[in-house]
Amino acid sequence: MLELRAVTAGYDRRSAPVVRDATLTVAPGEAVGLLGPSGCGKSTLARVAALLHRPDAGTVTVDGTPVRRWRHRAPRPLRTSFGVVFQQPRLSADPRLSLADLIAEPLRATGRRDTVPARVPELASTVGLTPDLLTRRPHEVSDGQLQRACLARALVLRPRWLICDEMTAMLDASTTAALVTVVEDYRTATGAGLLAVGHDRTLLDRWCDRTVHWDTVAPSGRGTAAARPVPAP
Ligand SMILES: Nc1ncnc2c1ncn2[C@@H]1O[C@H](COP(=O)(O)OP(=O)(O)OP(=O)(O)O)[C@@H](O)[C@H]1O
Repeated sequence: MLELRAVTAGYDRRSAPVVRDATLTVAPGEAVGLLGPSGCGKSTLARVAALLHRPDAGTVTVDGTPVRRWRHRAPRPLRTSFGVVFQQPRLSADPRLSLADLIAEPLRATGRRDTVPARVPELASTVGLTPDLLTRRPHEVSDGQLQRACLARALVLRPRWLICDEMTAMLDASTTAALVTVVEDYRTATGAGLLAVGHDRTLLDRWCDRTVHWDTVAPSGRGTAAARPVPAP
């Protein structure tokens, strides 16, 4: 179980937090959609859930173990149990890497170089990238093709939890359907849990087991305007 309880998070302790008192759970194998207006703090909470952003208060628990370290300080097995896909692939892809190297990045970073020759073509095929695209760099492919590579990168370490932050927001309907199918096939095969952040209620309702609205996740404050500063520790 992935559990976020009373999470408060922001970017500057001197100003109001952007997320206040947010509570959200995702069970293994469950797909949860998170819906809310622009700027309310969904991406910030998604980053907390993916252990990429340390909250100012509250707890994150993964399979009963409270998370105490974040980002690169989190224990590797815990860190690599999360696969994350962001809204804008160009901001999350190193422009110097070919798509093949982009997909292989987590394997190399975790000492699994020997699996690269098998895993990269396998993942490329799963997400619908043809071999000719794998040698190109991000500026030589479309947004949809780059997002396919970013999804492959998120899956390459076989995560138990997937965090998709507006993964399809900038994609057309057919690419959206293709990427959602890849995620769902992966979840069916592995039992991974999913947190999908978005604006599109129709998509989230169709995709997820349940969709929660920001107002129910963080009822005591939405966005910086409604939030109070966190007291200094
Ligand atoms: N790195 C950052 N530094 C400072 N403030 C930030 C940072 N990232 C986001 N914010 C602010 O935090 C607030 C919440 O942003 P966040 O991206 O979490 O919202 P969101 O609900 O995901 O929005 P959207 O749906 O438009 O993507 C916004 O006011 C935003 O300006």
